[in-house]
Amino acid sequence: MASLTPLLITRDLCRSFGGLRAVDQVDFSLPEGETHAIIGPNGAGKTTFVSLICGRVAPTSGSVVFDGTDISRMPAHKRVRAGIAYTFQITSVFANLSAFDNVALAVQRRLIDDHERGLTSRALVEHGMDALHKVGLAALADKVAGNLSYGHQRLLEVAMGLALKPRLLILDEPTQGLSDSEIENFISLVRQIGEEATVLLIEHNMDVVMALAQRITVMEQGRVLAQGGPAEIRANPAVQQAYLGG
Ligand SMILES: Nc1ncnc2c1ncn2[C@@H]1O[C@H](COP(=O)(O)OP(=O)(O)OP(=O)(O)O)[C@@H](O)[C@H]1O
Repeated sequence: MASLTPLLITRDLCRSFGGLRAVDQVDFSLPEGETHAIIGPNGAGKTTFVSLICGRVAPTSGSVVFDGTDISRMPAHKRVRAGIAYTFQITSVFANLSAFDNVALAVQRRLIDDHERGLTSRALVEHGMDALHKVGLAALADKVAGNLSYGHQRLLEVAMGLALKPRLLILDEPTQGLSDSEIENFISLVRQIGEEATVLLIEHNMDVVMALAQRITVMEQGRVLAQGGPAEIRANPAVQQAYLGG
């Protein structure tokens, strides 16, 4: 059940690069438990917006509030500890380590942060394999991550995010590079994740968006063009003109 207090709020959030307003006065509110998609044409500001939320990019002005705390100036690693995990378009797996070792690093970080001392290797294996199972990569646990297909590396990143047991999981174009059958599995995976965490998803594949999102935000030129449920967004004339090619 989504609670009434939003987990995440942005107020008048702005980020400029030189003269370009990549994110421009965005007011946004995400209730806990929601799976929310951000769509919009290339260069609309989607990645910059989620980068402001997870702390990879600092705002020019405005604020980000997570679980009632203003995190606008909090460094990215502290936001991870606060419960915000993310995967980005460019994979950031450790290419020389095995798939398992990649998730084990994330598990270790969480358990140490939780002050769970005396972390046993058995607990590490259990938690790590659990995350790999969820994304369907358990059979590839021993494979060197850099040798996995691009799509599998993306899934491994999702597993690393899941291993952090986040309250908010941000996924930036997670289905890019996945085959049709992998996309089907991915939809089930995100549904499952959505039972436990709030999900913010940047996605170009509209079938994935419509299958998963409870609400959708459409961005254009750094601004919010429209927001609503899937049916509402599909029917919105401005959205159709700007994005859906209708
Ligand atoms: N570090 C940066 N320096 C300069 N300009 C940037 C930087 N990051 C983003 N931009 C510019 O800001 C605008 C928004 O980019 P952003 O990547 O946020 O868009 P997007 O909606 O995620 O696009 P895509 O769907 O192609 O990923 C673009 O014009 C981009 O060129």
